[in-house]
Amino acid sequence: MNNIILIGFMGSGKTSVGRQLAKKLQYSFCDTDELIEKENKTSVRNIFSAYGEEYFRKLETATISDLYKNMTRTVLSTGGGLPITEGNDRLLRRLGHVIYLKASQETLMKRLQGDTSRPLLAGENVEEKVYDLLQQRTPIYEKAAHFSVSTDHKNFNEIIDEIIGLCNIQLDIFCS
Ligand SMILES: Nc1ncnc2c1ncn2[C@@H]1O[C@H](COP(=O)(O)OP(=O)(O)OP(=O)(O)O)[C@@H](O)[C@H]1O
Ligand SMILES: O=C(O)C1=C[C@@H](O)[C@@H](O)[C@H](O)C1
Ligand SMILES: [Mg+2]
Repeated sequence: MNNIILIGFMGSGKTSVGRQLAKKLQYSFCDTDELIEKENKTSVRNIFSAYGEEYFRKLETATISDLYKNMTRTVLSTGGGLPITEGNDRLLRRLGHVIYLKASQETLMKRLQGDTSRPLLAGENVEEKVYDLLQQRTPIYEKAAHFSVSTDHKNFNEIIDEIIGLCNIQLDIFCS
């Protein structure tokens, strides 16, 4: 269980917190969206528009199934919708400590302002879309996670230290 898995809504900070957390722990870092983009040589947005959401969800499940073989000392950031697919919560929990990065609607709206890379938030009524998805997904994130960390009004270092504390990881001061 020496891996850390970050789950949560789009804009909760999984990718940015995950990258910095891995650096601090001297762990490897992976992000499921980035792995899928690399493997398919195109963006998540293009995969959604060319093949649809269902196809993308299959790629997500295949990606985390593959990681089980040899993932160690790794921070894995996930796509915001990955825990929604049935069975993925179990796959994530067998990989390591699953941390739910929580954020309020207000915080998410600020962080996602002007974003064009997230297909589920494209077009009009972004606030309504975020509200509806957040209602649907919050109980799923809560059930999938071992621990939750609120990210509202916290900087990256505060969030990272909280995660390290929850996972009970001893930092080797000689390595940092
Ligand atoms: N605690 C924070 N304080 C300030 N800005 C933040 C914080 N967390 C994330 N952000 C900013 O919010 C934006 C979205 O963050 P990020 O891409 O890491 O989200 P994500 O959870 O990976 O989203 P997705 O599910 O779409 O991959 C980025 O611009 C990031 O810098
Ligand atoms: O919340 C979601 O469903 C998504 C989040 C992103 O990380 C990407 O995986 C994609 O834009 C879908
Ligand atoms: Mg991300």
